Amino acid sequence: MAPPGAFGHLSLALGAAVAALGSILIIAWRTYFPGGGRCGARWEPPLAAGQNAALPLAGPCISHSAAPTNSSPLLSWQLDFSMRQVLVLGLEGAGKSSVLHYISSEAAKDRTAPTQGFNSVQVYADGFQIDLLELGGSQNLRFYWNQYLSQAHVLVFVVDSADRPHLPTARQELHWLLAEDPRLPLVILANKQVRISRCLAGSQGRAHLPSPVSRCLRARCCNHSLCVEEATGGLVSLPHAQEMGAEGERCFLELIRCFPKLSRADAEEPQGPPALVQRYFNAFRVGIAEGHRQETLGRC
Ligand SMILES: Nc1nc2c(ncn2[C@@H]2O[C@H](COP(=O)(O)OP(=O)(O)OP(=O)(O)O)[C@@H](O)[C@H]2O)c(=O)[nH]1
Ligand SMILES: [Mg+2]
Repeated sequence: MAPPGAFGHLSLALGAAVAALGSILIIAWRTYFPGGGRCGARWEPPLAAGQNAALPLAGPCISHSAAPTNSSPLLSWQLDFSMRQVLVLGLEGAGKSSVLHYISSEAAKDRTAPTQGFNSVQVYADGFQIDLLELGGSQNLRFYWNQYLSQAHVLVFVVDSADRPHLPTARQELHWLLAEDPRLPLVILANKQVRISRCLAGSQGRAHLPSPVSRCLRARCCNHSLCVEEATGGLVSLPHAQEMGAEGERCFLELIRCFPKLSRADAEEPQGPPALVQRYFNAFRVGIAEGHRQETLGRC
């Protein structure tokens, strides 16, 4: 039998280890999901080229929802309408970080570094919490995208509308994501349109662009079940992520608030989300086809 002194040292050491582990977990949790204020954000530090930050574990996203543990993710989400987990994806340089930055700081940022891992932003508005998680869009990070789909309530797919050569790749990546989760509500942000319209002559060019944000606002999407889709075809147009403006931001958050409720609540309906997603999907196809028709795009 070991002397009591040895037990004393052992339990002291164990206690210290448990306390240290607990502190680390709490610090990690608070860092990833900081509370308080209108916004919380976790920005990765600028990294040296080629250095990869660890992606967040899938765990914190799901445990962050106020869901009962014995129900399915879909059911638990339906019980909690006060928060949304939004996955923000898109090819590298599409403008994901810029959108997040605007939403979290209400200020434009001239330059953003490529995301080597992830960025997350929490927005609180009217008792509503929206968690946005951006995963970097470079090819090596796209490999991990699908692992985050099951925790997301909405997928926001950001497209660089002016990057014509990469539109087919963007579409293919989106198709793969939708094939993995056909019910996932989808918002496509057609970003960088200012760059397109600068290259096109006046109204002729603008006629081809997706519906403007103002149209979405006029539709007051949260009050009518299908008006989001009717008004915008699922394609939300942000003229410029860096100049999103209060209107654009409000529209975006409104969409996030109402959109998944419409789709996921009807998840079992045969004409529900899959049909809707198909329409968004088609809208994206049309958007891309129009991009191809605009020969001037190639000179942007
Ligand atoms: N002209 C223009 N430039 C933009 C717009 N949005 C973002 N940018 C610029 O495009 C570049 C890439 O933007 P990011 O927000 O870093 O793109 P990202 O999608 O986060 O890219 P990754 O993190 O690499 O996946 C930055 O230099 C931005 O300043 C826009 O609407 N118009
Ligand atoms: Mg980024």
